[in-house]
Amino acid sequence: METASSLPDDLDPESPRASLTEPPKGLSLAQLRAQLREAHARLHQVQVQLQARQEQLDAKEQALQALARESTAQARQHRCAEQVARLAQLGHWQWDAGSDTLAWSDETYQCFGYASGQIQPTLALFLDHVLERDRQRVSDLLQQVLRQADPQRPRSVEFGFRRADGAWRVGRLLGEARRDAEGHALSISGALQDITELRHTEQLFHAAFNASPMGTIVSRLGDGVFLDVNDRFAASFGWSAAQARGRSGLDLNLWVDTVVRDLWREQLRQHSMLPNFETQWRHRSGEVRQVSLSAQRIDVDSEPLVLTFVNDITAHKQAQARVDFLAHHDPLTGLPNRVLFRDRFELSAAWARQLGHKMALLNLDLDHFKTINDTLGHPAGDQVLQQVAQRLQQVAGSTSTISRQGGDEFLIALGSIQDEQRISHIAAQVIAAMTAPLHTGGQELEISLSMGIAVWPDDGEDFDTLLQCADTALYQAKAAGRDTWRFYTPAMNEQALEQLQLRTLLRRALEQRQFVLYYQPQIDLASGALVGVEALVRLQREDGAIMAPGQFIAAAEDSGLIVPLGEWVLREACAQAMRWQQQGLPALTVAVNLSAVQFRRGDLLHSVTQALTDAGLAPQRLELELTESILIDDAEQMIDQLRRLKALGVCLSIDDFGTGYSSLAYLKRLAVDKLKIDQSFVRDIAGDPDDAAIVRAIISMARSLKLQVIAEGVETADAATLLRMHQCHEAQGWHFARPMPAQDLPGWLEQYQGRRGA
Ligand SMILES: Nc1nc2c(ncn2[C@@H]2O[C@@H]3COP(=O)(O)O[C@H]4[C@@H](O)[C@H](n5cnc6c(=O)[nH]c(N)nc65)O[C@@H]4COP(=O)(O)O[C@H]3[C@H]2O)c(=O)[nH]1
Repeated sequence: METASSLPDDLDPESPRASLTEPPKGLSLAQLRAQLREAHARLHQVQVQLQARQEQLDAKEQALQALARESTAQARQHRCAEQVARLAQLGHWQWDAGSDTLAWSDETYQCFGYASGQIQPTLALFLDHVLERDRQRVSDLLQQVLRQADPQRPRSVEFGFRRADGAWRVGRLLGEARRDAEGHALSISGALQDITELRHTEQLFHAAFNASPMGTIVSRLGDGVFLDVNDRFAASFGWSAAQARGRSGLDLNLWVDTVVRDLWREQLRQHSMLPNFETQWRHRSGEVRQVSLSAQRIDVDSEPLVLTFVNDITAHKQAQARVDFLAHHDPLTGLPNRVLFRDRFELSAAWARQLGHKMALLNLDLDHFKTINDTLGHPAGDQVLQQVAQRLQQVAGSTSTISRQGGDEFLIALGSIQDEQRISHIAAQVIAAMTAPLHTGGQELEISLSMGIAVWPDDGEDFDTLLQCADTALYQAKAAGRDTWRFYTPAMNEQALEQLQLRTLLRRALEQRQFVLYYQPQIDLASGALVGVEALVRLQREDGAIMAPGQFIAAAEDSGLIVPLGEWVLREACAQAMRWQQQGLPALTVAVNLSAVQFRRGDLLHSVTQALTDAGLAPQRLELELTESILIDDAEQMIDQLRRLKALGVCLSIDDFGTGYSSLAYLKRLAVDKLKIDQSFVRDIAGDPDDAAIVRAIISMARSLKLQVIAEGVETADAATLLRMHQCHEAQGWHFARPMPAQDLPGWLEQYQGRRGA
């Protein structure tokens, strides 16, 4: 039964009034009212209870939602951390002190080469993987972390370890302890990273850095402070790495010009790469070096750094300067060479044109320089050239450009000539400057030079023409006896042209075998017998005209053509002597003229030997006629050649004796066999008592030296008689016979012998 104090069980809490529509029977109104009041009160209580329960439910709901939100965020964070750990290959590990258990993250497993969860990690297993040499250090680190009171300071150690697959790696371990209120470690957790690649890259960088053949610097762009320098830098600039680190190029006083440094740094700020920036740096000792900087900006940890390669190009620059110098100067004397001289000349000419002035080009050539070179050797020759260059500079250096063209040729350009007398004045000074003897290799040398002068613009407007004119004038100065100068004249040009034509003619004549030999008999005065012939060269022109040697020998000597021509004469003369011998003519000596040029430029010994061998002629049948000038050249080498020739067995005679200065000492030294009295004394011997006296003196001197003596240019019977009376051995001249072609000799001999017999 229901009591008024209790509500019906089916009372609908949502709609209590509806549940009470039927009033219970047998109740007074008051009771009913009381019951209703009570019901209301209970209802109210239920409502309060319900509301309270609702509030409780709401609070729970909110807490649950917050919890859910929190765990979602945590899950996200965890996922994020996992992703970061995976990307960074950063393993996590945790050791719990209470249970002494170790937990690894997936990355830690991977790091050691295991699949996640493949093994149960323990500290012993972990240490087992560590390289033995590093094991103690890792162990120490863990101990330190355990004891370390400062939790803010995680500890780390780098160590080598072996992966499950046996590969050796480098790892970095970090650890941090969690402690209870008393400071006892509850657990250690930390990170593990495989830094093998990083270390590898670092090692490579350091190896490259230190092995770089160039000084290499890592510096901060901001303040220019050096973070590191390699050994090469230290070697090049005298600052050790320890001294350079932490200091800037400015602190080290490297930059010779700090403005250039500012410029370089400014450019580096604008460009990430700055190759081959050439400047000057100072060595610690103060010595200035030329350097080429190649810089590259590198941004590490967002701090702009600069990697600079320093190439010491001092030697290269010096070599380049030397090359530039050599391209424009003569290395022996340091004077401008032809290229630079021409440039300067043209510049001066442009200037002179503006001012209406003249210029002069002086072409200089040392006299007999070849003899100096041949006798004293090239080093002495070089010293002579250097001293000559110095003298030229002293005399004309301040007002002119001097150049060595090569060999013993020098050029002087005189600018701004207003008075042509000045040219002669300087020319005279230059000649005079050579009069004082030079000293080389302990020897005193007399030298002289010849000079040709051309005036601009009178003789030529351009450099080449002017040089040609000066060359022609030089040739004339030499022809005039050397040690002098000549101004160019148009007439000289004609002569020069003739010379050129003559040289061409000679060259062609040699090629086309237009040279012929004439032979002039030589008579033994005592017996009147033919004892020899002198071979005299002629040029038979295409039109049949015969050119005498006087017209071309000098040109052949100047051009050097005398060497091949002389060889031909030797061969032909020997061959002809042999032919006559074979024809049954009496044994004859054939005399051949030799030029000094043949001694200097040719290989005479070889030519003579070859000519004798080819012809099969006995050396005693060949006589070599030397001019006194050959002896005056006084070269040891010349004397040596003569000795060797003499040793072959050939006869040596001195031609034109009496006109030169050959000393008796030489005659003895050279073991000459014969003297040939010059025809200038012989021709008038019958009419001129002086000539007769000279001839007598030469004959008696020759006889007392036991030399043979022959007179040339014997034109008359009287002369022949006188010579015979003075006991001259032999004679040659028109009185006996003129020079004749080889084929005429047998006929002449027949007639001559007939005349003698008659
Ligand atoms: N007035 C006059 N003259 C006479 C008389 N007897 C000979 N002569 C000339 O005198 C010259 C003698 O020759 P040389 O003194 O060696 O002088 C030679 C010699 O120095 C040179 N020569 C000739 N042939 C050669 C050669 O093959 N080689 C070299 N290097 N020089 C040569 O040319 C020079 C001139 O030769 P050529 O014109 O042939 O002139 C020859 C000859 O023709 C005479 O009675 N009266």
